Amino acid sequence: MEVCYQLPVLALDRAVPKHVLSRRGAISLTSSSCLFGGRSPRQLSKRRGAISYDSIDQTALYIRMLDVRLGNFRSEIRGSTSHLSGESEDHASNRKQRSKLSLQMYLQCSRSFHGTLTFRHLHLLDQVYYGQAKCMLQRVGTWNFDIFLFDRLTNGESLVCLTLELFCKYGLIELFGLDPLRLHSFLVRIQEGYRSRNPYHNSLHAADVTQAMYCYLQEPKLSESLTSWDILLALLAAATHDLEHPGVNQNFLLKNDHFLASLYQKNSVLENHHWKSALSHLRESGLLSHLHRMEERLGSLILATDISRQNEFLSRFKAHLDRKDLNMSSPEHRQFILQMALKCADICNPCRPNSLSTCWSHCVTKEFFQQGDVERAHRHDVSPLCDRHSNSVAIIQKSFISYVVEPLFVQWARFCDTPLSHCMLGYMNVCASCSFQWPSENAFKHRAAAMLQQFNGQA
Ligand SMILES: Nc1ncnc2c1ncn2[C@@H]1O[C@@H]2COP(=O)(O)O[C@H]2[C@H]1O
Repeated sequence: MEVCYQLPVLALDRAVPKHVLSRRGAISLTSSSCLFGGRSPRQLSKRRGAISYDSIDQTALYIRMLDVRLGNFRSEIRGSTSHLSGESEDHASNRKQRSKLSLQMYLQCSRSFHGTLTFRHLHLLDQVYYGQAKCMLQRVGTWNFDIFLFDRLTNGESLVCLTLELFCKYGLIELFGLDPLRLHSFLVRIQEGYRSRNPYHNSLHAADVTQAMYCYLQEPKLSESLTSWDILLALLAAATHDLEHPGVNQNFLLKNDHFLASLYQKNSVLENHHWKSALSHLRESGLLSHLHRMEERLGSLILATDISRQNEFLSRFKAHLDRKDLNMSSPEHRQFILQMALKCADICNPCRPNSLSTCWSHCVTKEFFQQGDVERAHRHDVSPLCDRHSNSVAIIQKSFISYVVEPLFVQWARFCDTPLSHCMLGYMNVCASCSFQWPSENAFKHRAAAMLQQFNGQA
């Protein structure tokens, strides 16, 4: 079967058959009992606040984060999903509306183009943008791929376009008998499950991680041994690894006794939430209902991105490399390498060319500082790295690279020993030394301690 797709600027809204989904308030229920393993939804679903979850395996049927932002983070909000996702009605409906517009219509509405171009010209512009986005996809496996530009060319649909492209490249649709419309619909839901107003943890970050993952899957050590099944899981995990991220860290949820913290027993709270959200979308879409045993493997990949477990993974990785005993024909070892690859993809932004890494460092700092502002406004202690009055992009980058990124990428280069793995270290060094105003040595030590506290203790 030949599968073609078009860059979905004109959103398809017909992918999920109407009879499959019914929505009650904030919860989506599937009418098909097979999605619940033959058990009735009523038996399984429990509701706590705005979250409904499977009482047996805590898998959310349809999870939406409460608004944990200023003024709302202790309150339960009921109502439409747009409220639950923390977006205002206006913002959510604009966003939905925008995703249905073609680029030409969007541009026509936009102020910057208003009155300067005729409809006919905009149509031409549309073609140019599609052409450029398609052209960029030919170089999707290159490390200097500019995901920010790709996102603009695809009108904010980078995660959907990129992931579809990769599924097609690997022939996963035919290999696993996937329904292309369900796949597209699933990816649109995933993309919309990321909060667009998070400066960093949004669908662009997910697209960036997915693109990085693809580059790592091309590394000979991986490409020569991974199965199509491994590749399918790796791409899915990359695309969903931060799904429904609230824009604050685990520390914040613990300090505020957020119910997600108790739901997941204070362990990898966010990562469990991302995983369970991904499962809920997968189950609702019915995309992989014919494939078994994928849920746990997907979970083990997503849970590995918990940065507070970095040392655990790194020592295991080092031990394998010292003993030279990694055997890529073993499914366990392949899974472990995929975990390491996803961890690298997740924090690879300082290893990108400088023009890209600088953008990422500003995005992540903005998110940290927004959290700090909320904490300050509520007279809570401001979390490490989140105080805009005593931190800067430079301070945060220097600490992050020294204590988190470098140790991981040095070992990754030891394992891969390829031009890409060494080139990433080169870019990382440029990022660490360029254009920032570096703090004094004392200030640096102070911040480094805060960094370690955040990434190791999650106090
Ligand atoms: N450029 C960066 N500077 C500082 N911290 C970062 C950067 N990129 C990623 N991180 C942190 O690394 C963490 C990886 O896991 P999270 O996505 O939960 O949250 C991420 C951020 O807290």
